Amino acid sequence: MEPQHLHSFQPLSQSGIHMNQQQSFSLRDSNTSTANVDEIEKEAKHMGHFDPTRTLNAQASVRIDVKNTHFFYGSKQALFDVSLPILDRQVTALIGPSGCGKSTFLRTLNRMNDLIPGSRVSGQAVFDDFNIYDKKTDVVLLRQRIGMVFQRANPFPKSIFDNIAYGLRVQGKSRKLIEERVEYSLQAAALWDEVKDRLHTSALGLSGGQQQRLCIARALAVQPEVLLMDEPCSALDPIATLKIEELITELVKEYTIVIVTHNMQQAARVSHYTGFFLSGKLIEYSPTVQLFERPTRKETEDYISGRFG
Ligand SMILES: Nc1ncnc2c1ncn2[C@@H]1O[C@H](COP(=O)(O)OP(=O)(O)OP(=O)(O)O)[C@@H](O)[C@H]1O
Repeated sequence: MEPQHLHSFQPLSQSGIHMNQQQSFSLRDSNTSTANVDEIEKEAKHMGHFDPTRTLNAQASVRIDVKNTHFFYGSKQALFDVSLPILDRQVTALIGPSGCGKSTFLRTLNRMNDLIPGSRVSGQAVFDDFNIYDKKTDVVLLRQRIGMVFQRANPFPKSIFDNIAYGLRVQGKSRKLIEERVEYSLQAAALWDEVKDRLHTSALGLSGGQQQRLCIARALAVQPEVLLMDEPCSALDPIATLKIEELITELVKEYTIVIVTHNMQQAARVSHYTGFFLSGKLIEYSPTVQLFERPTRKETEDYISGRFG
């Protein structure tokens, strides 16, 4: 299906689905105690409710133009003719039921699937003037420019400082630049104030949410242009999740973000554009608010209304 680039849509606040209701619903619907829910809602209020419709840019340029991507794990085809634009300094969410190919698609964008023996991709993902899938693409450089944050925080068993400095040392950067970049990255990942007095202690002593922000800082340290996030909040509690979501809304001012999420409320809270995948196919792609309020495909409607998945 040709992705639809839809430029006119109703503001979320004038629509049937209300972000704030969704946020409360998702929290109260979780296994969280009432006391915790109150605390979380206080925190959410303090942060302000996210509203990506305010920062949606209908004229954003295409940062990665994905065209006709097919992907195979050996003889098993996992992606079928996927085409969609990843827009510059916007958050693109990828949603869909388990096994529909979201993570596979995300990993094609920085060639993480190369590590899987027997995997094969065809099509194009045009980034600047080259095709990401091209055998000639320098994947080390590509992964610096298109960084990745995984489902579970995976800090190295090293100090907080060394975690961030790692990639920079590999690049042979000077000590002074490394120190500056460590502080910048931790600031950008909203972690600096919490760790500045213990930079040389083990990263493994941080909480789960802090570890995930550390991994985001580590990805930012090598100055990527695009950040891929594969269910970055799935192992986090609701407060840590809100912090990451708030961070995403800040980071997107400077970075292009693609996030895989199981959580439709999260997609609605943080993303500007959403792609809905089913059985390896991109069924629908449009501004998030439109996809949730006025899906054009029955499969999308069935999924977002909870009829399957
Ligand atoms: N390394 C692999 N080898 C073979 N098949 C795989 C591999 N990784 C994923 N698959 C298969 O590819 C399909 C897409 O998987 P993928 O992980 O991309 O889906 P997903 O939508 O991200 O799922 P989930 O939400 O459960 O993480 C599934 O059928 C899955 O079993």
